[in-house]
Amino acid sequence: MGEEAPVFHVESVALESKDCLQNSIDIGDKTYVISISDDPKSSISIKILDKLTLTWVVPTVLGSHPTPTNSHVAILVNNEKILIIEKGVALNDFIWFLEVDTPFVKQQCKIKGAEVVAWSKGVISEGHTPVVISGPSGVGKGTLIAKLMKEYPSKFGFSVSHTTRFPREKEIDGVHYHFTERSKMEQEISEGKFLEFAHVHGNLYGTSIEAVESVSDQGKRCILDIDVQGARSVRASSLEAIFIFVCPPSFEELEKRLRARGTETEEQIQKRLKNARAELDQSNSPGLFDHLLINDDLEACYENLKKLLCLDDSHEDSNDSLIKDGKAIACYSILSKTNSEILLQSETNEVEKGTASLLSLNLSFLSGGAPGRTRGLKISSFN
Ligand SMILES: Nc1nc2c(ncn2[C@@H]2O[C@H](COP(=O)(O)OP(=O)(O)O)[C@@H](O)[C@H]2O)c(=O)[nH]1
Ligand SMILES: Nc1ncnc2c1ncn2[C@@H]1O[C@H](COP(=O)(O)OP(=O)(O)O)[C@@H](O)[C@H]1O
Repeated sequence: MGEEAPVFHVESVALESKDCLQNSIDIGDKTYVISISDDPKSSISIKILDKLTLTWVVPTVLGSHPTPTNSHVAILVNNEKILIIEKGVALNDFIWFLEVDTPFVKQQCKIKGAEVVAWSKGVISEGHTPVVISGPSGVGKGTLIAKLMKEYPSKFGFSVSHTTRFPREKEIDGVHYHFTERSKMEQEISEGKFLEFAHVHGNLYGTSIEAVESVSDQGKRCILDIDVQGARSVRASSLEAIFIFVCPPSFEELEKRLRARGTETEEQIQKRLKNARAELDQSNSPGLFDHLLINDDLEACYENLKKLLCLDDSHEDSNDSLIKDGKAIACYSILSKTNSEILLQSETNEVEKGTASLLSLNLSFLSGGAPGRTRGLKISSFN
């Protein structure tokens, strides 16, 4: 006696799922051929067939691509993007989108004058709203952030910026900053890898998209220590964030702290103090900062920062339990698709810890996308 099949509403159109090393998906007059090889040395290749002229185009592929694997399924989400479900990879790495006609791809096509497609990794966890902290040099931003990271190591992650300035004595490359050459950084900026960048105190500083996304991937709240120009750029970007400006109790105290830190030459101190006046003026720009914090007594200021960040609120994302053991191996095929929901069925009989026999993927709340991650994936599991 066979088991009764579950009843799902399947939309009659666009259920075009293929399961092999090479997938082809039709969108309008084009066929996108995606070949993912399990040879780690060979990369994922995309080819586009123009069905009207019967010519092949190899597009420029942007973004970090999925882990090579020997099996995957591809399905059309809408005319802008293709969903790729990888098999045999970790649960926190199995959902990918190949963007073929999103606003970002259209813009890149114009800039590059060529056919462009872009990868974006799907992220189940919503993460938490990032926190942008700005304020003049020497006000105590680094000190406050260090206290927060020390007290809540699993809640917060620091967005490690790139900079062309020289490292200070105790600074570690990749921890405090990615110390880099100007030409290399400018090249990466032109490749669209940066969320924002600014010239500060004579050097180039910038937040890479990867710096922010990698913190969110760990389910942590991202903290950005960036200047006022950077805060303005982030405000204008698609990244939702809380913006906090840290003020000194007085200009004299700021100068005292900057000198006492002993990390700058006199010339650099003068430059920082001059810029501090402009930054303090801009802290009141309408709509820029959500909160101003005065760092007079360090402990009192830190307590106020914690209040702003609602650190007593222990709300947990409902998706979090599903990705807690994100290393469990995913092996799902597509069971059905409607406009907003895709049902995935596990191919393994033994349901591994952290996986479920059926997953429902809700695509109604997608946000972000290339050049960063695709967020807002709601996932429910059924065993
Ligand atoms: N726009 C932008 N500013 C940054 C970034 N990283 C650091 N900054 C800012 O650059 C300024 C100088 O930083 P730093 O050289 O570490 O000196 P400090 O502020 O005196 O400790 C500070 O205002 C930082 O907030 C970044 O990625 N983007
Ligand atoms: N509330 C405070 N009172 C006195 N000194 C402080 C206070 N906050 C920070 N400092 C000191 O001021 C100096 C500058 O702080 P830092 O965190 O490096 O500033 P920023 O990251 O904003 O440039 C450091 O030596 C730090 O120990």
